[in-house]
Amino acid sequence: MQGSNVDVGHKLEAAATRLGFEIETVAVDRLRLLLGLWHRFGRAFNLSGATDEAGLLGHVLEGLQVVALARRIGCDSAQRWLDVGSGAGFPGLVIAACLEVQVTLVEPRERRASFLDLAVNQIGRSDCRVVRGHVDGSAWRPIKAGEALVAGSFDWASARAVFAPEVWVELGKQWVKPGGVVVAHVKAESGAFAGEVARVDGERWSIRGVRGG
Ligand SMILES: C[S@@+](CC[C@H](N)C(=O)[O-])C[C@H]1O[C@@H](n2cnc3c(N)ncnc32)[C@H](O)[C@@H]1O
Repeated sequence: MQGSNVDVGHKLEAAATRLGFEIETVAVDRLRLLLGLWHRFGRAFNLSGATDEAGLLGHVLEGLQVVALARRIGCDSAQRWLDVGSGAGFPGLVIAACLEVQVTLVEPRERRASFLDLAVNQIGRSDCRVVRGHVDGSAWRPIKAGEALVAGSFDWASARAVFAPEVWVELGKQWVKPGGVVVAHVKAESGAFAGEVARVDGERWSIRGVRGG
């Protein structure tokens, strides 16, 4: 990465403060490590458009909005978080770096899933897992036989840039337990969803938490 580690750390801490929470040192260290991995492996693993520091940091800061939302609503280490279509790991890897919830990252594409596996191990989150396949309504279509994923068994569910937000909120409700939270990424000016319990607004994106039935 171009910027110094100190600069990146300060940017992450300042962003968290703006979002209303204090980011732990371990989370800053994990995010620094991830930024290095995205920068180093972005092209080789065909991860996402952004491989420069500013672009990657932008994705991470949007991920911190999700972290802020979860901390505002309340989450703990016994909870399970589903991130559908993780791609390069947004927001799934940012969640795994910052929150002690058990994250399941779903990604059908082989190279992206391999990167996610590598990244989860590098940040020391062996309690998180990566599965390859497609979420199709409440059905799970695994690529590798034997990798199970059960609808209605998660406390949290996120999916960024995979489905239209309205579609995702309805779909995500099938994947969380009663009272679980579906996290939706919408344009800043979008209206509220029925059942919305919290929101964290950024300049371009607004992160919403919608309670499942
Ligand atoms: C546009 S990318 C977004 C990746 C990441 N969430 C982000 O915001 O950078 C969409 C990702 O979702 C995956 N995907 C598409 N349809 C899916 C489905 N039905 N179930 C799981 N993953 C899916 C794709 O392979 C791709 O990596």
